[in-house]
Amino acid sequence: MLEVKGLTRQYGNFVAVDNVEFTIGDREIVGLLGHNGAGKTTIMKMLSAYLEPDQGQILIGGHDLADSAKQVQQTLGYLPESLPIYPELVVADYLDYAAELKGLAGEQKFAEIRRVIQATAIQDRILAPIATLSRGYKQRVGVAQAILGKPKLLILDEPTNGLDPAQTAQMRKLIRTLAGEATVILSTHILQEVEALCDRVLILHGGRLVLNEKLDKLRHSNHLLLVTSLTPDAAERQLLGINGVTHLESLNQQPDQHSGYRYRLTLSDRDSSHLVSARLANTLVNAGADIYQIQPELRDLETLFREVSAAPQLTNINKEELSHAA
Ligand SMILES: Nc1ncnc2c1ncn2[C@@H]1O[C@H](COP(=O)(O)OP(=O)(O)OP(=O)(O)O)[C@@H](O)[C@H]1O
Repeated sequence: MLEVKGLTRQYGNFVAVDNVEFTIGDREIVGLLGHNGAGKTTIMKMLSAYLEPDQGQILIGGHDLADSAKQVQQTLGYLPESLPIYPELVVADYLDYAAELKGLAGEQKFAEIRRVIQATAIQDRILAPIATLSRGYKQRVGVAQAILGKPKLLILDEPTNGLDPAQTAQMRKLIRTLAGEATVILSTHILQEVEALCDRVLILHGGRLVLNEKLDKLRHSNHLLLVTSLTPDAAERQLLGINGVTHLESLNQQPDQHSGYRYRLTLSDRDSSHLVSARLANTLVNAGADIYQIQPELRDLETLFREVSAAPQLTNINKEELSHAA
């Protein structure tokens, strides 16, 4: 659905987006995550053809955005970070105007306006001037204009920005519903937003893409945690020879009072953790050791975000993650 190659944008001498590349498949919900100033809005604006890249290419549904910006713009839905909403217009007139910009006319236009009003639950405020709406309602009006014409690609810049917890929950529910019909890319600096909504996360740091990974894969690292009665010396001898184990780290030199020695094993391939766990159990049983625990080490997005945000260059983790990216 969306392919981005070598995307770069400078403001004067300052590089805001630096050689960013990613691909998003049909009906994925992808979160673009980064600190303030990481380059999220600049990317969103380029994806929606409101800003031209200095370098790089954006393909939407196979069409190059540079060749047909106006047509492609009509086929996507964009919720900008700051809504270009006209305060004096009433909601219905604003949606009518937005529908015409999307090339809708006649009965089809009215049917679409009715549909988006219902989808975003703004029926009771359609005759209100936009200036009188609460932040949550304004955001919903912004989403309503974005989904006019049933776009196959929705670009949502900080969709829950400024919403209270109840409005945030409503907005997330709405995004989930929309994602059934469209590919969604949303930007945020809220980690929980990504965890609650997204299939995949792209993390930006200083304009560079430092991570591109599916969330379920992200949670599984390529490490196993082991607690056993096997002493560190014996563990070095016995466990490093197991097929698929590349590194062994001893987490305590003395056994804990109520358990044994704790180890962290690095695997050559994280997808083989079940297989390696079975080999590990077998080896330990044959060595006559007690096994107290074998489990994959799970990571959370917050830890990972801290790691990649602390290191401007791609770390080993990032390189590994990127190589696993679908
Ligand atoms: N028009 C502009 N002129 C100069 N610098 C700009 C302009 N727009 C953005 N920048 C700079 O480019 C960098 C990226 O900005 P951008 O708005 O894309 O970040 P962001 O990740 O969306 O941040 P936020 O979460 O605060 O919205 C920032 O350092 C910002 O100050």
